[in-house]
Amino acid sequence: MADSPRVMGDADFARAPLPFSATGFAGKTVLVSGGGSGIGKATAWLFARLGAQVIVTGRTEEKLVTTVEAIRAQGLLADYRVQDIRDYDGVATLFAELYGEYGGVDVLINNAGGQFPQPAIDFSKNGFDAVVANNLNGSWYMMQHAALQWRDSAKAGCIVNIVAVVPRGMAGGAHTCAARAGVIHLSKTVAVEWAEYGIRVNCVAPGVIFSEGMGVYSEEARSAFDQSNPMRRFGTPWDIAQSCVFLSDSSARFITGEVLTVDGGGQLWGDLWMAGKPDYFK
Ligand SMILES: CCCCC/C=C/C(=O)SCCNC(=O)CCNC(=O)[C@H](O)C(C)(C)COP(=O)(O)OP(=O)(O)OC[C@H]1O[C@@H](n2cnc3c(N)ncnc32)[C@H](O)[C@@H]1OP(=O)(O)O
Ligand SMILES: NC(=O)C1=CN([C@@H]2O[C@H](COP(=O)(O)OP(=O)(O)OC[C@H]3O[C@@H](n4cnc5c(N)ncnc54)[C@H](OP(=O)(O)O)[C@@H]3O)[C@@H](O)[C@H]2O)C=CC1
Repeated sequence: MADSPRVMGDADFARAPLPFSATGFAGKTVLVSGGGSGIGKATAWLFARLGAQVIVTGRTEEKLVTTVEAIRAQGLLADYRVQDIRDYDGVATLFAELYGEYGGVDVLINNAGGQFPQPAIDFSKNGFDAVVANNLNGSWYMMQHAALQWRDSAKAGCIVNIVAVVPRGMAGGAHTCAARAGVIHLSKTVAVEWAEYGIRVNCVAPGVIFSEGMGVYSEEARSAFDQSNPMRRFGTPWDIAQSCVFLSDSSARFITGEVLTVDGGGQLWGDLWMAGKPDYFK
């Protein structure tokens, strides 16, 4: 049952928690999937600098080791686990192990994902299935296991799902657009179902962010990405990391089921063609 409401006053405002304080996440464990590169790596760094114990996961051990060593070299707390998010049983084991070792996680940044650019008409069955499995199924496995642990241990929790800007579709990325729309509506639905457990679920939708992930696009397609928003530039992984912290901290304690779009205005103006612009539209 929620506390009775009370009007806040000067004494409350003088003491209310500050977002982004240097020790704001001390004592918290933050799991960042896909934390070995790009947005995930930046997010792991930011939470670690705010005092959290971070755990990064991904499929490639070398990238995770490099990230963890760099963070630890600054005297901060980081660890890693190799885990493919598409492996349901493996994800269950991951959460069980982290419960044993760290008492569970407090925040899940569900960032692992990706796709390849291709016109939808050319998708093979396996290609479509691989992208949906990666971005929809994998994200869900992580969400469900985090929530099960929080419910069963009567602990509050917070999930931030990294998605994409899908309201206008994503030409050259129909598979990932479908999967990300699925994650957004999963999030809105469980934000309601899981409110009774003290679990908040939100999404961050990045626009074009200059990360290692840009390597999957052709030079022709990529060279137009910085003109796909009215700021006429790329965002950085740090821009997304800060949004993740905002949504995970007390700054967002009354926000759930929301999508925070961080795209330099790209949802309002500009053209994005993940597989290059077809002649018909030139
Ligand atoms: C740019 C602005 C908007 C941005 C929106 C989003 C941007 C970003 O996300 S940037 C970050 C991008 N990072 C990544 O995408 C990295 C992660 N991606 C992947 O790991 C893969 O692309 C994957 C998950 C989608 C595929 O993984 P996997 O299951 O390991 O793939 P397989 O090699 O087994 O292939 C399965 C299936 O997919 C076909 N396929 C794979 N790559 C391509 C390709 N480049 N073009 C066409 N088809 C591809 C592959 O051929 C297989 O199908 P079949 O051949 O029919 O068996
Ligand atoms: N950069 C951009 O413009 C945008 C990015 N995004 C999304 O943001 C997220 C981060 O992307 P970004 O940092 O740019 O790109 P990266 O390619 O650098 O990051 C993706 C990370 O996810 C990991 N990963 C991918 N698939 C799996 C899997 N099945 N299991 C575990 N880990 C996996 C990768 O590691 P490994 O391969 O070692 O497993 C990698 O570290 C992705 O979901 C991406 O689609 C959304 C919109 C725009």
